[in-house]
Amino acid sequence: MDVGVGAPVVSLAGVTKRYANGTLAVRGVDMAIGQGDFVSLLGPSGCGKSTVLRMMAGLIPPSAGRIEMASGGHATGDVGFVFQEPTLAPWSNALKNVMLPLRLAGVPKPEAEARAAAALASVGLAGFEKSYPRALSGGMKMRVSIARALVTKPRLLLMDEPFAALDEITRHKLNNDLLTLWEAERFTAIFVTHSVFESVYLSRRIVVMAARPGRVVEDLSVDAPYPRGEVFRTSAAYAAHCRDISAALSRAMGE
Ligand SMILES: Nc1ncnc2c1ncn2[C@@H]1O[C@H](COP(=O)(O)OP(=O)(O)OP(=O)(O)O)[C@@H](O)[C@H]1O
Repeated sequence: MDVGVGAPVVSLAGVTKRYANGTLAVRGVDMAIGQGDFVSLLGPSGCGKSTVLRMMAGLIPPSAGRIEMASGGHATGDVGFVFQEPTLAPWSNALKNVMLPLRLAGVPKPEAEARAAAALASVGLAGFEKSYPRALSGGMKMRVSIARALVTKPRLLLMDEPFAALDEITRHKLNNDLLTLWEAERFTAIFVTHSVFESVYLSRRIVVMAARPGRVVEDLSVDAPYPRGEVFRTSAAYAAHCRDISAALSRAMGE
């Protein structure tokens, strides 16, 4: 499939973040993410991956530098966010959890229900609308969380280590399903991970970061076609990309 990348949806210029306690989380980050791309931010713990993502989401402001969104703001529906924890409301069923962003945006209930049901179906959870989070597995809860992030049809989907807590088989399945959704819905994906294997499997582009202070050290592309599947995961090309990205990560950790 054609995964050409368009004009930037988000760009950072000279972005620095110092937290109130004095920690310099990231310094001088320049990055532009093109429409339709799938980009991973990869780096050791503490290199500022989550900080960059939270600034892109508008959850925290930069201390210096500029962040520009193509839409000119963080309008509701333009950015979806998936955290490492599914962060579902335990007192609401799956459908109500997914409806929440629509209800907050003032979408009438019948329409919100229909759109939430469609979003649940798109992540393989048709039939689980009435299930409460406690009755769902970790992987299913993460699927609900992804449905909730996508129900508003955001242009940009930000994910902060969404699958880190899942077992490997579930993780592989969610990786595949995420790519299927990305190919179908054409949102721009920015994915934070510690995993070389996951970043290579998913991404067209991998931004490698180093710590103390957090900064971008390498920007690499994974030029393998989509759709990707088990054939790619077991290919020599995948292994070669993993070796290259591992080496880049080692350099980042050595710096
Ligand atoms: N709210 C905060 N207040 C103060 N310091 C913070 C805050 N959030 C993060 N930090 C610090 O900023 C630095 C970057 O943190 P961040 O969570 O962005 O890194 P990360 O690469 O996402 O790490 P991890 O992979 O462990 O999640 C770290 O030193 C962290 O301790």
